Amino acid sequence: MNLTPDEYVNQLFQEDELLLKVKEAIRSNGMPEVSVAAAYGRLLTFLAKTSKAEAALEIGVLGGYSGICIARGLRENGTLTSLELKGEYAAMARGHLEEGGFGEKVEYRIGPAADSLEQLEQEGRTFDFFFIDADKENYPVYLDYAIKLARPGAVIVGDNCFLRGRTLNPDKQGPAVLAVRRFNEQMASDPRLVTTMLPDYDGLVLAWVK
Ligand SMILES: C[S@@+](CC[C@H](N)C(=O)[O-])C[C@H]1O[C@@H](n2cnc3c(N)ncnc32)[C@H](O)[C@@H]1O
Repeated sequence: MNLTPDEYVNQLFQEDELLLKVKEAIRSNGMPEVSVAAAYGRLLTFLAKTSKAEAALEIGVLGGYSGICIARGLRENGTLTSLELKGEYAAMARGHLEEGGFGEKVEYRIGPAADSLEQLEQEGRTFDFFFIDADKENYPVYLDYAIKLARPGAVIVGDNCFLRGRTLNPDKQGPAVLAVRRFNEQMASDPRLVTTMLPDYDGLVLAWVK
């Protein structure tokens, strides 16, 4: 019987022990099992590596899966700033990132990400890599901040741009769907960005800031 493309890819590139441990910790603690898809996690590492990212920002941390993937691609002196609403999730992620040897590289800011982004702007912080993966209603807000805080040549990645098909269904008009459609449209048309969208899994949108 044929493997699905997803099965084939996951067989070729198996998740290592640490990433499997993150998923198991999420499961056993009853947290939502919504870490980035394994292939997109590898893509985060790939993009951080090839863009030579040195100051990454992640919005939405959960158990640390995407944080590990990004940290693995950072330059030698690179740092990751991770924004998360829930202190207990950030604490779990911190443990996993420490286990991966990235403890010194990561700063966590707990609370609503929009507040942390405002704070980062006030502090004059800038970044060259963004991963947007938190509450969907605020995606347009997160994109505005990402563009404001971006260094020229920065990469912006947004996950779940299909919302399990809801974005594609014109009958769906809830606040998260409307916000993600706005986010996707801005990503696609903003003249400051060069953008593409990957249709696998739950959709991933990638932009390069001019
Ligand atoms: C999809 S999960 C993140 C998964 C993570 N990026 C990964 O792939 O490993 C979304 C996360 O966003 C967090 N979150 C939800 N609303 C938020 C907000 N307003 N500000 C910051 N984080 C938020 C949730 O607590 C959850 O941990």
